[in-house]
Amino acid sequence: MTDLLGLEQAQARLLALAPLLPLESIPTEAALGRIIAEDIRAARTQPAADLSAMDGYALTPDEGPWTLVGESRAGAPFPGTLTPGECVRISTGAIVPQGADRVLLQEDAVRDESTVTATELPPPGRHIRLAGFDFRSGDLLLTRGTRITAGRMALALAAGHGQVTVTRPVRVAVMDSGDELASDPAHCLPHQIPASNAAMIAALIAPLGCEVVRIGPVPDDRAALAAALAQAEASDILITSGGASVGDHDLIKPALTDWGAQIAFWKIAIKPGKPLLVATRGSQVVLGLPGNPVSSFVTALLFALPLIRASQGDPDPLPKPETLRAGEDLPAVGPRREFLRAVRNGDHVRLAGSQDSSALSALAEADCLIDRPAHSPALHAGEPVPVFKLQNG
Ligand SMILES: Nc1nc2c(c(=O)[nH]1)N[C@H]1C(S)=C(S)[C@@H](COP(=O)(O)OP(=O)(O)OC[C@H]3O[C@@H](n4cnc5c(N)ncnc54)[C@H](O)[C@@H]3O)O[C@H]1N2
Ligand code: MOO
Repeated sequence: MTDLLGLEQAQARLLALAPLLPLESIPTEAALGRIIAEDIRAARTQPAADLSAMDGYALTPDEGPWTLVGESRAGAPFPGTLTPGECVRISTGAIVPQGADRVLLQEDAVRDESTVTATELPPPGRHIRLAGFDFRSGDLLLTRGTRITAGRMALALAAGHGQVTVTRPVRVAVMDSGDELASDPAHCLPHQIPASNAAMIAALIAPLGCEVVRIGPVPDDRAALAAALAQAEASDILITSGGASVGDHDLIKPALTDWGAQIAFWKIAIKPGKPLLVATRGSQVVLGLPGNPVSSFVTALLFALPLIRASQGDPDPLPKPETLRAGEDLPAVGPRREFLRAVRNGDHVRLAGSQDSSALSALAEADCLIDRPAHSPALHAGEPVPVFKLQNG
């Protein structure tokens, strides 16, 4: 087992192959989940002027009373300059007129026709958002490689950017293969199993916003696999599941070679997920995931998602573990690093059902994976363990 690649080595080798995608300019409003390919600097200052943070009265720096001389509304500023002893009605978001230096909260004001007095005198600057306090023109707001969230979308728009430059969507083909796979789960004979891996992988990668093409299920047959692979011609990344092991009918490796792909590496020292296969065909990257559904899931999480993130320009694409405490004793680990399906409860994690790599019931229950290093001894309940959250799970 020592000759098999370890997780980090395998991830590094895979990520080094991540395809470089062309850039495109798209409306900022359509950029949710996309990764920006250029730094975004403010093209304007926000707020562009001193604005009121409250509804009330903009006051000159006196003790009052003040004479009401007009109104400043959001979108319709007071045009003049206040002279001592004057005030204007002001609404939240409206420009504070020249001559005013504070805002009296409406609740603290007594108004008698055009005279305003304060029950509580506001200090200078009260309830005023100064021009540029959020950002100033030229400020660096979002760095290249940042994923657009709802808040970042709003920031880019507020900073004057109606368009952003991003990598074009990653085209991912997801294919499952195996003679035993039934495409209709409602019509599955005893020698069959419903095909569930490709749907699961497509669901795992969906939040990353790639263009997904589903292929298969494809029978274990070189000609059928060749025809299926032809459907992946235009993809940047091909993810296969099944047929990656050593059986007589595990044909993914030879089929990929027939297709013109070069095998980069095969088999890694993790459990589940040993028969992971990585190949390239020109700039295309092929990720051959093992067929056991939990093996497919775990390797998708540890390899497929990081590969897609890296292709999108994410500079930090790998999942990050957090440290929790074992909720029960955990057994010693063999030569392959193990990723145990587990359920989090506060800062403790307990194992979810069967740890067999075909057990979907345990996978469905799990919300995290406990990371157990190869050759580690048994561990007692309460000891710290690294855990990967199933953020897309
Ligand atoms: N002699 C050896 N046998 C096996 C080894 C080994 O090293 N030596 N490795 C085992 C490990 S570890 C794994 S993981 C599996 C993976 O093998 P394959 O990638 O070739 O997967 P298949 O044989 O095609 O399928 C395994 C299992 O998963 C089911 N499956 C496959 N595809 C789907 C799908 N799309 N949806 C649902 N279920 C699927 C399939 O029916 C099998 O039950 O190999 C071990 N064997
Ligand atoms: O790697 Mo296999 O995934 O142990 O079942």
